[in-house]
Amino acid sequence: MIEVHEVSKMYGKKKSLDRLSLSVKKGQVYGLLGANGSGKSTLLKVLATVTDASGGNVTIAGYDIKKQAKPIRELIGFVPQELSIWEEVTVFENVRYWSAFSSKKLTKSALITHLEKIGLGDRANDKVKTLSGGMKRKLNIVIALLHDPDILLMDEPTVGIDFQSKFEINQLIKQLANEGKTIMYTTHDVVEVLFLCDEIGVLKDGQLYYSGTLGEARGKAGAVASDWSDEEVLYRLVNGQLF
Ligand SMILES: Nc1ncnc2c1ncn2[C@@H]1O[C@H](COP(=O)(O)OP(=O)(O)OP(=O)(O)O)[C@@H](O)[C@H]1O
Repeated sequence: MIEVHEVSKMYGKKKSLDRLSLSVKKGQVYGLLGANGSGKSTLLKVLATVTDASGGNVTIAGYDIKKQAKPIRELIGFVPQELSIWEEVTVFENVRYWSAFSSKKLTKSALITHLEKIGLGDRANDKVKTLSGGMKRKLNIVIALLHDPDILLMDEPTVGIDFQSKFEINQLIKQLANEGKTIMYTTHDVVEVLFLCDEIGVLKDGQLYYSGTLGEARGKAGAVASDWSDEEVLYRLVNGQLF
């Protein structure tokens, strides 16, 4: 579903992605991991067509990102790390505003149904500034789901929120995966990786350090890793010190 081939991204002289290649299969939940500054957000922004790569090729569902950005945008929902919501207007006005960009026209009741699914139905008429941090994250996610995309790109969708909201968001991600959506998301949360991801990709200095399952990573590390907890394998993997 997502094919990244030798993609590089320069910001001035800084190489944020360095000839990175990876692929994500249809229906997979793919966790994108790596230390701060390793290039995760940059990759998601390239895939979401928010920024152009400096080199390499990307295809999404067979569409070439350089020539066919429009059909790609219809297929993907992007949840950016920064909240893309307006504090001074209501929850409903936020979803109505964002839904206007979609080719799928949604009625008022369809928009309310979207809010209800994520537990925000009873807050539809409240200003966003009155919501908790977890509720704002949920609103940021629901905006990406309005056009019913096949692919979700989520940049730290659960960062900095309470345990309950995190659990509810993770349940939603699981449900979306069960519906057959392909999901690529970044996180720094070990439990999420173990609970949600079919496969993980680890970036190190803009390159792919590892791609596969956690079990395969443990096997690749050899006998020395057999006593390590999943958390320790993951810690070494994310720090680029497992192999
Ligand atoms: N707009 C920009 N201009 C200049 N440099 C940038 C820009 N965006 C990202 N970078 C640099 O590119 C590198 C990769 O950043 P990126 O945000 O992709 O990392 P990340 O893995 O998502 O980090 P984090 O886990 O902290 O979110 C960093 O060195 C960062 O400083």
